[in-house]
Amino acid sequence: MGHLTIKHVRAFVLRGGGADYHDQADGHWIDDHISTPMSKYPEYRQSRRSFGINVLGTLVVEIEASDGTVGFAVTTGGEPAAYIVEKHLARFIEGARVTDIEKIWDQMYQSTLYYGRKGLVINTISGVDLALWDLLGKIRQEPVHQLLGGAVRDELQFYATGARPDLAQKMGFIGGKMPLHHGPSEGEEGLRKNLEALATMRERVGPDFWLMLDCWMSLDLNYATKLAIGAHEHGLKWIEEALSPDDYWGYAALRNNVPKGMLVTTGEHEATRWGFRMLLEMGCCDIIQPDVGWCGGLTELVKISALADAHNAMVVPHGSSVYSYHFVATRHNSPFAEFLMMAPKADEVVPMFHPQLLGEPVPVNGRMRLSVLDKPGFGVDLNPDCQLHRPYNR
Ligand SMILES: C[C@H](O)[C@H](O)[C@@H](O)[C@@H](O)C(=O)O
Ligand SMILES: [Mg+2]
Repeated sequence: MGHLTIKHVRAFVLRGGGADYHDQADGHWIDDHISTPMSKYPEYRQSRRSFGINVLGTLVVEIEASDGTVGFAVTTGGEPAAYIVEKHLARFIEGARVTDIEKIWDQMYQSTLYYGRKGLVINTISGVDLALWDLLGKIRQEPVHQLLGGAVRDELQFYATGARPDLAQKMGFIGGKMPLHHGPSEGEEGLRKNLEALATMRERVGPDFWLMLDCWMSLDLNYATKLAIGAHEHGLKWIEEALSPDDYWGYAALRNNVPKGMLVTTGEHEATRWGFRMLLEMGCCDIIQPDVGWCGGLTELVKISALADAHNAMVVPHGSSVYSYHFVATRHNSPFAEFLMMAPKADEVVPMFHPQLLGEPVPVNGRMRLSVLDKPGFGVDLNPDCQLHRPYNR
């Protein structure tokens, strides 16, 4: 098996939900007046799609071995990511052995250093890396969690992200993370509305259910501090991604400002072990939240997780479906996982990357037995009904 080589890598694009889960129709909770760095512009305040949160679409990476086995993965990246795969990264993948995952990663990263390092290029490298792990698992007929060294728990527990933590509580989730709706540009009135929404939800869920706020990079240090202080009486468990991903200094200050016992979390838009080293060594947060489809892939997330472990930090990956479930199952410092409620009213559990992954597992009563993940690779197949388009066919 070790001499099996990679014959083809192919990059496709898909639109409409899936890995680019912000790509939803009107009326979805995930695009309903959520506070963002663009909210200072009133014309871009109501809808994140209006400023292009869904402009990229989904990248599908397919990798075919010399024995015909195909591994694949999906992430956010669309056509520009497909270009990078076909025109640049393919040279490091085709002809390599299926076990050359570390070497391929290093060559992809070092060769794109002059224009990559974060964002789209690292999303693209992540997509290739996840497809390589899926391929190896399918060749070895092992689930990825076993390739990683095996599970440390036989059940995963999830908190739910969405507009309805009260419904998530009834569905068995361990907590509910709500999007923040108003940012600094809406002044004291907006701050009051944010706190009223939290107070109402606390009333509905009772005193013990975890409630968190996701601020999606939209605040400044003073506003985030005031929000945290005001939210403390409503038992806010953590304030998430309050500041720009580049404001390491602001996060370190916020962590000192928040009331004792409140957690500061961030990281979904951070990339590579070097980015997370900055967050950890500057004491920016209590929990890092890398997205395995955006931070460099599984090969990089394992390195990031070890770094976090040395800093006694938890790693709770940003929701990325099966790609994070197999990882979380194997890490003692990842005690729970995120599940993004992708039903438009956040009132039912649907697969996170729907409709792209056949066999995509979902939490049942907020939990997932490890046995559900005991299929080769990441245990999912590409939905053949999805209209794949290969923009840079070679
Ligand atoms: C709910 C948030 O605004 C984002 O849409 C969400 O994708 C992300 O921040 C998360 O943590 O799930
Ligand atoms: Mg978030």
